[in-house]
Amino acid sequence: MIYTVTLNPALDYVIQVDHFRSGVINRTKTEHIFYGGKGINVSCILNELGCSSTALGFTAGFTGQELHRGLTELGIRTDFITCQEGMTRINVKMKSDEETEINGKGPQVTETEFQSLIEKAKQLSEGDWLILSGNIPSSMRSDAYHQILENTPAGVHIVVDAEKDLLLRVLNYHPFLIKPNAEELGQMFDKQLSSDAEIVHYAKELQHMGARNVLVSMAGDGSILVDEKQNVHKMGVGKGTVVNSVGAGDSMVAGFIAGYLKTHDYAYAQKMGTACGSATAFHSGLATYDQIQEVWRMLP
Ligand SMILES: Nc1ncnc2c1ncn2[C@@H]1O[C@H](COP(=O)(O)OP(=O)(O)O)[C@@H](O)[C@H]1O
Ligand SMILES: O=P(O)(O)OC[C@H]1O[C@](O)(COP(=O)(O)O)[C@@H](O)[C@@H]1O
Repeated sequence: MIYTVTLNPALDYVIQVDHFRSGVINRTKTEHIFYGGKGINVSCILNELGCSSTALGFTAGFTGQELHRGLTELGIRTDFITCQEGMTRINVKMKSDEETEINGKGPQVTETEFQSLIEKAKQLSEGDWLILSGNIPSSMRSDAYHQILENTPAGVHIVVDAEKDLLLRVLNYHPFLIKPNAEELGQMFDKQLSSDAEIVHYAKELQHMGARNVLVSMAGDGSILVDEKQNVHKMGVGKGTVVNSVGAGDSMVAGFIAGYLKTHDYAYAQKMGTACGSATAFHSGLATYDQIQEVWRMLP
């Protein structure tokens, strides 16, 4: 069974405004609501690819109820912990002459509520997959991922898609996959990475620190995978017009896992990750199965 963890899920309110100006009333040209938060995005793409998963995390208030309702309607199993204080956030993503995002704070998670999540982690079994994605909200203890993994039984495949210290702190749990983007990889070593050779070098550093497979995404430039046998795979992207790249990284993680589960082949997994990442970038919202297939067919 695959479990995704989203500590701070969201409703993503994606709007288009012609020539946004601050300090005056602006009107939207289009508006859509998507179910968001990185682990939720992973669950949604896995669902498109026919892999079932359970979305774990914290929700609250009427927005939390809507998230649960919408995901259930999509056929995604959820096992959220409902917080008593606050509400699931609404993240505003505004497309205008520039793209602007305002991400909410999210509910207050108490220690008791956090312990309920730990209890769920303890129930996982050998062979399960646990995907930890995204940042830890400021209202929560900064070692939340560490705590979850400390309580996860041995033999669970761990995937972590998080920034800097959050990721570095959990490498000793030997995650099966980590997926920093090139900028995040550079930040971990206080370097600006400008060549493939540098990316491979620092990806291998992360392997020395405990990671098994390191997939470094580079937006429109594709990705570099250093697999656990230290083979390096470089892959470009599908051709298309970028509409909205929110969730491209999460889509790539989902595609990689689905591809790996199907074939146990790393190059195939990277290609499936690429198809999902690019397909999401080429459409508004996350990609559908058909959109992923379309990109898949054009990849080498
Ligand atoms: N502009 C783009 N054109 C085509 N594919 C893209 C584009 N942006 C992202 N992708 C695909 O999605 C993957 C993940 O995107 P990236 O932006 O690097 O992730 P993140 O959202 O984690 O920063 C890329 O490796 C690529 O395969
Ligand atoms: O937890 P954060 O850092 O506030 O980010 C949450 C946002 O990230 C997303 O999961 C998208 O992430 P990516 O564009 O990095 O794939 C949105 O759905 C959500 O609004």
